[in-house]
Amino acid sequence: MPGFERSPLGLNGSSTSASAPSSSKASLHPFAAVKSSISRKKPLGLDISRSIPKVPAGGRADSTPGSGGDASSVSWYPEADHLRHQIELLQLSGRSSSSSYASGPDGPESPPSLSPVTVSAPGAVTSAPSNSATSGGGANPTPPPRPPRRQLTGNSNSASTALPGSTSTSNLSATGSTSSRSKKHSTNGKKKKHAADNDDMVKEEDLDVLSDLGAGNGGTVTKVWNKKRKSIMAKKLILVDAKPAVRKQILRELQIMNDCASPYIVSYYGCFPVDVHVGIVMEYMDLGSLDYICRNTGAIPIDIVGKVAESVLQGLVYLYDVHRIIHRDIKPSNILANSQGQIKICDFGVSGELINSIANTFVGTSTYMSPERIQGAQYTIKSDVWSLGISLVELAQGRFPFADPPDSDSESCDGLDDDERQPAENTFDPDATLPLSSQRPQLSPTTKRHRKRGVSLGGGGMTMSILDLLQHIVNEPAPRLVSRREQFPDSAVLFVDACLYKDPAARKSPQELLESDWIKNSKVTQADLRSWAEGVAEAQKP
Ligand SMILES: Nc1ncnc2c1ncn2[C@@H]1O[C@H](COP(=O)(O)OP(=O)(O)OP(=O)(O)O)[C@@H](O)[C@H]1O
Repeated sequence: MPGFERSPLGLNGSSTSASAPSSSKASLHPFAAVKSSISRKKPLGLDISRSIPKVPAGGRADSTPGSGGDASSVSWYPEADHLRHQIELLQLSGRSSSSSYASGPDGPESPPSLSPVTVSAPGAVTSAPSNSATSGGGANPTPPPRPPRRQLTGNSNSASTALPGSTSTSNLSATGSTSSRSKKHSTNGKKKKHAADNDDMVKEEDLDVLSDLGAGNGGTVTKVWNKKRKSIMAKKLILVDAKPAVRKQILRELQIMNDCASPYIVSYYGCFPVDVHVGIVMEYMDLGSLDYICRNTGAIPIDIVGKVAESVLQGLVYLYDVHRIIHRDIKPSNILANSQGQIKICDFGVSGELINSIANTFVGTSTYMSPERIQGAQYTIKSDVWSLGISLVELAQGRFPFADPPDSDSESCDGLDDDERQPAENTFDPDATLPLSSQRPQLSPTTKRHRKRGVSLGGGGMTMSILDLLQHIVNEPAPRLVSRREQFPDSAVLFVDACLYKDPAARKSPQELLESDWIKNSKVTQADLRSWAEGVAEAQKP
């Protein structure tokens, strides 16, 4: 969008947390690399990458006309430079290679120490989830034996992760800080190489492609049969524009995922180079992503959404407490489910070199991005909490909170165009999640024929660009879990409110949210989750 080049966003929202330039959210996870996260189901158009403010250290990002700041003190530079700068700041290039360890729960000043954590999943299930590749495509797989965890040594603290349904407990040690992890990368090169060459890691030649599972902005995902392990897995191919040496480094960094063992994280089985791509093999989740489920079966029952919230929070806490990783891309398409009723997150930020390699091709942004991130503040785990809040509203309402109502032409959670929608949606509540102040009558109605895809805040066939949306996220009250069609429990409404405070300091942390009434008083058992999942599986049958 050339018109936006070198011009500020002009966002002057209420968040006061912007304190440092930040890396682009969208490029900071290993799987969804190139364009990252304007999802294929989300509006296209804005290249925010070219309009991110360069903020002096400690300064605010909102010194733009209309914000009360000094516009002349803010310069603007392209996203690629911005990312490089950020990567330097985060010590991600060269000396240090891990991407997501720099920010604490409330910002970069948080202590890097690692607290031992024991993770146990609620509601035991009969098979170990990390091995839960389920049948599909006519095959009858046995769960793949999980490769033994690579033991990281050194100054690590240990954490034990009890997998539900598994009699064994896998002990895993993780490094406690960016620097210690980085040091390992530089000093333990031989060990890493050995790990990469380890027979336990899945190799490309072991895999036969069964079918396509989906495609994101950064790559394609296929369902594969692992001949050696006799099980189904998922393979993601990411286009990486980098020299072979750098690609090797990326692969080494991605091995970090092999250390992740949580019932709330999609298991990782290996990675390898494929021409100009990096292939990542992971656990196959047979129901697919929650956005896929939502598109197929409509809104998810609010009690199940509560379990989704709990699973995502447990996953975030695990990633942060054990591995010092901030996810950075929470959204329904990165939350996967299987027919055992397990819900897990994938696509978290790991590889700094991968971030480096994709920086030049980054062109997107995410509609799940928090106000402070839009304003250029440092990414923290609270930004993940915002994204979770938006995702929960979307899943419970069956539509993206900022999406067009059915009488317009952009997409909601069901992904259907107007003429594809069923009459049942006539009862659609056009702006239930949005405050009245969010209605924007000044936006010109446009005809369907000429209108580009966008998002509507107020209904009435008005669309807004991504830029408008980002301004809305920053300047207007956050969506709420309210609807004229359905009465959601107060505890759920309060939970979502706590996720969507504009000020990240007021927003609750994952740990605090896990203690909330909605989560603690949930009556949903693992058996309930499984029967919901079975219903979804049934609905997905052709
Ligand atoms: N491990 C998996 N098991 C089963 N299906 C998967 C798995 N990983 C991804 N998928 C499916 O593939 C689709 C594409 O995933 P991908 O991560 O490439 O993109 P995305 O997350 O949808 O979008 P974006 O690139 O914007 O992040 C997902 O929406 C999901 O339905």
